[in-house]
Amino acid sequence: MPSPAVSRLSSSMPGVDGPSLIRQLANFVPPTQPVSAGRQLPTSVPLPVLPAVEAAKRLAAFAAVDRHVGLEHKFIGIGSGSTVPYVVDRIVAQGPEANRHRVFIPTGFQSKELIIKAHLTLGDVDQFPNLDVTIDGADEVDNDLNCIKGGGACQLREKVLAEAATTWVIVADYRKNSHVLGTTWTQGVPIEVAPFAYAKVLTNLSQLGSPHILPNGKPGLALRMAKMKAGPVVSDNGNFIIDAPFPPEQMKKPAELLHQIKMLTGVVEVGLFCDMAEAAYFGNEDGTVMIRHADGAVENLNSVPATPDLASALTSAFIEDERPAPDGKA
Ligand SMILES: O=C(CO)[C@H](O)[C@H](O)COP(=O)(O)O
Repeated sequence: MPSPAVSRLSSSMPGVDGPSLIRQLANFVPPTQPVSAGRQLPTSVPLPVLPAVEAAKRLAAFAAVDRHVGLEHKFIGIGSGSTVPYVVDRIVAQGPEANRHRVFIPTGFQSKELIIKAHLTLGDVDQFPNLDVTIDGADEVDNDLNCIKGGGACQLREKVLAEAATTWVIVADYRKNSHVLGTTWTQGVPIEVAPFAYAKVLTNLSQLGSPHILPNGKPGLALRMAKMKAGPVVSDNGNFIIDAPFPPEQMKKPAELLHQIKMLTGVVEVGLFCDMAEAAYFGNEDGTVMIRHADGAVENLNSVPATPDLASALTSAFIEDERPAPDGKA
C-alpha cells in the first residue's frame, strides 16, 4: 500500500501509479553532505537508476543505518559484500559532524577499503573490542534470523564483529529472505579451515552428512577454488574455505549443525550465524523494506526518506506482528 505522500504525488501525476512511483523513489539517491577532506557526492542530481536488486540493497542499507546508527554510536562494525557499500554511503550522508568522533571497524579487506575511501576513521577489533553496532550482509536468512554467511569468505571476522557488537543487524535484498537455510543458497555452508587440515575436515564433513554430489546432480561438498588464480580461495586470514551443503533435515536445525561442524578440529569458523541478529532489513523490488525482528515482529516500510534524519529515523508505514498467538493458534 503506497504511503499517503506517495498517493498524493501519484494522484497529481497523470499516468503515474503508486507502485511505479515507489520504484522511482527507490532509485533516487539522496543529496548528501560533503565529508571533510573526503569525497563529495552530488548534492542535487540523482545518480543513474539502479537495477531492481541493487535498488533493493540500497533501500535495506539506508533503512538500517537510519534506525541503528545514531549520533550516540561511536564504534561501528562494517560488514562485507555488495550491500555494505550502501551502508557506508548512508553513514557518510549523515555528515562530517556525525562521523567526526566515530571509529569504523571492517570485517575484511573490502570493507577496510570502503572505510578508507570514504575518509572515515579506521580501527580494528583488537583496539575496540566493544562495538555499538555492526551492520552486515547475508547470503540467506531463515525465519528465526539465523543466517548463512561467508559467500565472500569473510565469516570469521564477520562473526567476531557480530559478537563484539551490542547490536548486530543484517541488510539484504528480498532474495535472501528464506524459511529454511539452504533453500536459495544451495552451494553449502562456508567453512573456514586451517589449510593443512582441509582434507581431514572434508572427510569429517562427508561423515556428518554433506554429499559430494547433490540430488540434482550438481557438485556438493568441495574446497572452494579461486576463479582467477590456480588453486583454492585464501581468506583474509590465510585460511581455506570449504563449501558444505547439507540436506534440509539438518539445515532446519542450524544451531545443532553449527556446533557439530565447529567441533571438528581444523575448522576455524563456520558460516552459520545463529541467534545473533537483532533485525534483518530486506529491500524489496517495489521500493518497500521489510524488517524482521528477533522477537518475530515484522514491519513493512513503504518508503525510506531521501536523506538521513538523525532526529526521527524512519516512519513505519504499518506494523504487522507475526508472532504466534499466546494460545498457540495462528
Ligand atoms: O557473508 C558475506 C561475505 O562473507 C556477505 O555478507 C554475504 O556474502 C552477502 O553479500 P551481498 O551483500 O553481496 O549479498
